Amino acid sequence: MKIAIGADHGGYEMKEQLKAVLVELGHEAVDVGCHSTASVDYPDFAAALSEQVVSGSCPFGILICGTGIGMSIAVNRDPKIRAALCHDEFTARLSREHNNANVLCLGARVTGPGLADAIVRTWLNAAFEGGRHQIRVSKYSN
Ligand SMILES: O=C(CO)[C@H](O)[C@H](O)[C@H](O)COP(=O)(O)O
Repeated sequence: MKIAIGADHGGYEMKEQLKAVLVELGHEAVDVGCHSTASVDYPDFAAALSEQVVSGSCPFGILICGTGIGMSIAVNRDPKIRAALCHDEFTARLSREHNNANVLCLGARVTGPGLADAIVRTWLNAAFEGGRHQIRVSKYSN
């Protein structure tokens, strides 16, 4: 599966780490930047990733900034995006099962590399349950 991944300078190193996880799991990582730890503006990368997901080119995306907050606020402006900022495996799983999240946001200055690895694996392994959750998700998402 093609999975878009993007970060600002605060998330660059974690993006590189997680790209390797995606490849290990058999996915294609579509890297929308940034490409170094030089200071950049996170909304630019949120927009680039949103384009990949909204166009259907990548069904899922992962965004990383310092806290994950800026990325999640920016990318959730599109009604086709359901981005979840997750700090643990439980919320990562539920963001798929109940919210049908199509973008996972992480804070590299909040979440350590081992936990981020586990969150990504859990998130990709979980499936939307539909049913009553579909009714609810349809009330705020296209
Ligand atoms: O956490 C963030 C916004 O929610 C962003 O990741 C930025 O990484 C953060 O604001 C960057 O701060 P910096 O002092 O410019 O490195």
